[in-house]
Amino acid sequence: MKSITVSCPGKVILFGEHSVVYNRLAIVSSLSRRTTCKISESEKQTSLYLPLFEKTYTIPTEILFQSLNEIEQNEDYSEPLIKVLLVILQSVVSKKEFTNLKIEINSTIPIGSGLGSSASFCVSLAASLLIFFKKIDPINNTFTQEQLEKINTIAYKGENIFHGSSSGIDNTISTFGGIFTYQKGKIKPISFLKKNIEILIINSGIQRKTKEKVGRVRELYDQYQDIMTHIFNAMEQITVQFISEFTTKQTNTETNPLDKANQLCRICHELLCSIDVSHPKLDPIIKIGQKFGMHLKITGAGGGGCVYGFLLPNVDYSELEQELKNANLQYFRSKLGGEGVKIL
Ligand SMILES: Nc1ncnc2c1ncn2[C@@H]1O[C@H](COP(=O)(O)OP(=O)(O)O)[C@@H](O)[C@H]1O
Ligand SMILES: C[C@@](O)(CCOP(=O)(O)O)CC(=O)O
Repeated sequence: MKSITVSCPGKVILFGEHSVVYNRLAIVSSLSRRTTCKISESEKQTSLYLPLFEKTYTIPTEILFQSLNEIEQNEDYSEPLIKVLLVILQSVVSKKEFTNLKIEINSTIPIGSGLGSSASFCVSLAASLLIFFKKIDPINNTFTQEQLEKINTIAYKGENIFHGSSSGIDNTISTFGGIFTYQKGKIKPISFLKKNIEILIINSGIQRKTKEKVGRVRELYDQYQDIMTHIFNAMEQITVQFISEFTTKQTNTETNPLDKANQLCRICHELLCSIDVSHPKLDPIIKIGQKFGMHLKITGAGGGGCVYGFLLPNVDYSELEQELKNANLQYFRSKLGGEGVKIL
């Protein structure tokens, strides 16, 4: 039986979440945590199986090819996941060409936590459908640039349903992988950060919806446009400063750019707090980091979710990790960069 499996990464926004929605420069890296989508032919109806939620949706073909307006009236199928499936599927294949499918999407990325689970959902689904219906034909399991762009464009349509109005940064990093700056849909790969930089990611365990946080920032922007403009500009300046710390020739060999990056995390986190995307549960986590000299910052939409900090080489973080364990917090280390979407 015909079947295809594709995987793609989650991401960490190092600097520039939220301000990127307002076209400011951001910097983002892929993570080792990934989402996989397996598609095979089905004799019966089309099903979407989500092991993480232990849930299977069975969806008749006529529903799959309804418009978004029509599906919104239908309580049984109006949730975002189904709308995302509809939009992505309809961008790939016509009703005439369609055959029933068994779709399974699984992930090691914490859901609703700022690490791009929704974008990787969209990218893995878009890529596997495009291959399954022979809309793209990767040679030796390798995507061309054009094929990646096609996957990204379709995934973005789904991500916009999850996020309301998405900058496109999450689906782009999940498609292309690596580390890059991102502004208005344009990416610039960064090579100088690939030197084994490691970060610590801590999950507060507070799940939230990106759409709500992006909406909250929009409210603030509409009320206090001048102030928000300054804050977004400052966030962009942090991205610029971060890049400059790693690219400018160091005169003082004692100064590690990672020390500066650590300080920039502190400033950026405070700016994110000022636009109301923190959560009371993050404060004690930030304090644990500070106790060991690590400034943690929100990554992604905030409102809970994950914070991250830079791990300095030759520093023992076992006490910090022990405190996180004592506080029952999930955490993991990750190197920056890594492969984008790939066929398994
Ligand atoms: N593997 C998955 N299985 C089921 N749903 C998923 C999966 N990955 C993402 N989602 C959907 O994405 C939503 C979270 O998206 P979002 O609020 O953008 O947070 P994140 O920062 O994780 O991308 C979840 O509520 C869920 O509907
Ligand atoms: C807040 C934002 O900048 C990033 C959202 O990331 P996440 O969905 O929390 O992983 C929104 C966007 O860029 O579309």
